[in-house]
Amino acid sequence: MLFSRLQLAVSGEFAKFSKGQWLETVKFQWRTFKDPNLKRQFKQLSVLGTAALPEDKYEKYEKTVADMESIYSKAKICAYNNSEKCDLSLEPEMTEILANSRNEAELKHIWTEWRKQTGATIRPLYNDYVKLLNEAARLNNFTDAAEYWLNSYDTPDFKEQVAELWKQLRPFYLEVHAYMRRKLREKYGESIVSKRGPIPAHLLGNMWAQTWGNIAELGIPYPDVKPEDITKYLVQQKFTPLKMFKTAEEFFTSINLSPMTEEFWKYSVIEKPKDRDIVCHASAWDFYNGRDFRIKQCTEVSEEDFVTVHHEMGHIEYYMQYKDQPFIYREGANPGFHEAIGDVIALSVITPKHLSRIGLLPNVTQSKEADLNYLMKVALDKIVFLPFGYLMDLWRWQVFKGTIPEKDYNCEWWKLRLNYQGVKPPTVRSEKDFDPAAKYHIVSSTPYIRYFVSFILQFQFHEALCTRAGEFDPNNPSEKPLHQCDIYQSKEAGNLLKTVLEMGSSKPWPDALEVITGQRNMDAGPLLSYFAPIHNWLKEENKKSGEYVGWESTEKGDI
Ligand SMILES: O=C(CCC(O)(O)[C@H](Cc1ccccc1)NC(=O)c1ccccc1)N[C@@H](Cc1ccccc1)C(=O)O
Ligand SMILES: [Zn+2]
Repeated sequence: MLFSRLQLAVSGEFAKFSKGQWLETVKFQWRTFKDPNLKRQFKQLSVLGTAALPEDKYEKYEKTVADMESIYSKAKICAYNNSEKCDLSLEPEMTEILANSRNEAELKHIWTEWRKQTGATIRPLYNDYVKLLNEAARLNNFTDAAEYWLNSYDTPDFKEQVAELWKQLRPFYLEVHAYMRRKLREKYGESIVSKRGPIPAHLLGNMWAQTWGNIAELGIPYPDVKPEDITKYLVQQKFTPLKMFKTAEEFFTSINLSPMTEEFWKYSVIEKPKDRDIVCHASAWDFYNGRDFRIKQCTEVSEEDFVTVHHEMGHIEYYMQYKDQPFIYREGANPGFHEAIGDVIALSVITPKHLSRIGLLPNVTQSKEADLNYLMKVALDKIVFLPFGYLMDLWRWQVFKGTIPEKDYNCEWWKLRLNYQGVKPPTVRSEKDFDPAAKYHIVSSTPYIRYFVSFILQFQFHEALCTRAGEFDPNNPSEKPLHQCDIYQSKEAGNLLKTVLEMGSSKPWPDALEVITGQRNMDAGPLLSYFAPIHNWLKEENKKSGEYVGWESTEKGDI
């Protein structure tokens, strides 16, 4: 517990410092300032955050979040059918089983035991946390914590914009959901996967059913043109976590972005330590001295973790590009920007063209079938994620506003999971459970709508950078399809991206978006055109098979 006492002491010190700074700024009538830059800096400085709490409540807040995160990070369960082996952690053991096991009973065991370890114990802490975070929000002149979190987008109709984007993308998600439900029914049988109901959440290759890429082989459109499994090649070529990081770094430098610093290689933690429990959820850290940037990731040699390495390194690149901005501007243009950078690079890296170019795949067969197989795999990670990325904060905004009372936390969670994702729990749930706490961002108080925003923006960025790299022509999209674009070694694309990264949060995010794409709003267009071939194929396929598109909310025999 020494570490957490240290952590509490440091955050207390930082809170005192930032409150001092804040008291300085509120002395000024900054709203009347003429200089837009000075006004913007004071506006951002005027939001103090949780440090606005009185010292005793601030410490209670920090301790509550630290305790929730500690329970989550230390939770272990016993293996299926082996009550002797009880040292399974979320990473790597449970994650690996959810990804690779096709034993329904084992999947149900892991899914349920994890929630047993992270639900009931965290639930009372969460209730305290909500009260304290709302109190902090009010001290910052927000009505509640939902408005405080939404302030990061500084966009009056932001919630409406997100709802509109989901409305445009939901029909595509329904086609993917219907198609995968049929494939899962063929695999596990109708007693487990019904014809017209929601999909049981434990069968989808991921602890939260947020991405389904790990069960891509169950839904591959043309199995005889089976794409190679990258993990197999990473292992075969004896990739280590370090080599995964070096390979990712080389992509960023190939487009004229910065190499990782000496401190980065010296201080990052890229493998799970054997001797102590750490928070394994990946993260990227800025030490605000222009040199010390670090990633903490319990990296396994797998395709999924190779993509995550790029995601985390995207954060580091952003840190490095805006390091000379005033302190208050060393952030993303909005939180969705920060989450999108690494994923944009990964959209080029995961193309068969790029993977074979760097020797991670044998030279690939170009064909319509191979293309559709690839697009299905990417859709299972990108389209599938959207409803989850949305509902996480739909639930929390309502909890912060009090529209979801404490007594209904779990029931309302599963209503959202049913309504947006069309998934259901494999075992009966009650208000003794607290399933939102099974997800890291809930226990660590990390907002989540940033990832929904990122998944829209990253396709707008991808289209713009691919155009700049000459890898895509918006006037002739069929000649070079966007999903085959690889911006590797394009300094033009990298320099365009760099201009936005250097800006940090010095300008409103529509200005930053306009620099890259020429547009000032989030737009589902590039995402829909990237996936158009597989979207059409799925509509045809579901019509041919007569699969019911959508799901019924109550099933015969279900509660
Ligand atoms: O959580 C992550 C990756 C970790 C992170 O890089 O977003 C990390 C989360 C975190 C960790 C500790 C404290 C706060 C947030 N975020 C950062 O490291 C970060 C956040 C803001 C600025 C710079 C870095 N991804 C999400 C969503 C996602 C993204 C991409 C693909 C799949 C899924 C998830 O796994 O559910
Ligand atoms: Zn991130």
